[in-house]
Amino acid sequence: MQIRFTKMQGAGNDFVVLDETQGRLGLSTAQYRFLADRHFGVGADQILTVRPSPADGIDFEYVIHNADGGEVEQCGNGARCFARFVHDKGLSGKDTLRVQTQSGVIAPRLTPDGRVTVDMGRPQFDPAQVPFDASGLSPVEQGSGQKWPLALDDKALVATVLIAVVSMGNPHAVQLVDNVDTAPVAEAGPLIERHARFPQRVNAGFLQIVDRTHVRLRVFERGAGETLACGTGACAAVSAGIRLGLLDNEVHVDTRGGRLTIAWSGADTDSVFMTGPATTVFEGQIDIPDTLL
Ligand SMILES: N[C@@H](CCC[C@H](N)C(=O)O)C(=O)O
Repeated sequence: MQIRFTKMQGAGNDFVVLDETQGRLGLSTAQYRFLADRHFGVGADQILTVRPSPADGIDFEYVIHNADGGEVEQCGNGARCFARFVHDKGLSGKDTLRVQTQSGVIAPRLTPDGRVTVDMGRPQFDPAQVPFDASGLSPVEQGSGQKWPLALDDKALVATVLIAVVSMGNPHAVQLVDNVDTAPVAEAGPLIERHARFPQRVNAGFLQIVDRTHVRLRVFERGAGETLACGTGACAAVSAGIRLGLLDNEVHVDTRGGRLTIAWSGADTDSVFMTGPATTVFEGQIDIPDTLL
């Protein structure tokens, strides 16, 4: 089967974008994995699929697959690329979209400076919502937030780290580090991602606070490994930092692939807003082996 695709990136988090507005491609998990493969396929951290409106008042459905082929609930950098894609392809003339994801409706808006701002919905800190199995653990209370002890025990690393757990529709574990450049992302990331206390696995964030309006962040993503940026990871890290009393309500997040700006009032009822770039890299077509069905 031959399919057309668009390669996009947002702060270096890269995507293969597929247009299913005229009909489903019906790809298998192995075929998504093939598209994401950097040696045999196109190469991407996630595959994003644009589908028609599933309901009144909703413009599109947005489906996300990680590089490992698994379907997931949410992707922030992808949401900005999604909005840029439907605008540039003439699929919608609206500046603000309402987009259905597996974890709810998000609202991306193209801004006059060429960036995209997304209403990412509300962060959730209740361990059961993440989900995080907190049984038998006592949290460290700080500000109006909590940090949970997580024991890592592996040949490569034995340590207990303190994590804030957050759901942005998808699960995040955020730990404070002195310096992201020397943080053990490659060693601790996979252990946290697959820790038994996270039954749906987790995205592991490493947050360095520079000052109350400026942080640096690296994220070892569930199903993709470390990426150059993670939009939901930035929303989770900043909202956790605000709850812990460490950050102001608008924060610049420097990732290895670029800067995101995250704003949240701190009220449980309010959405987190993420602003950042979204760029088309190239378009193409590729033969997907049917043997991967
Ligand atoms: N890169 C994304 C997040 C993609 C999904 C994530 N790996 C998960 O499994 O939850 C972002 O920008 O938010």
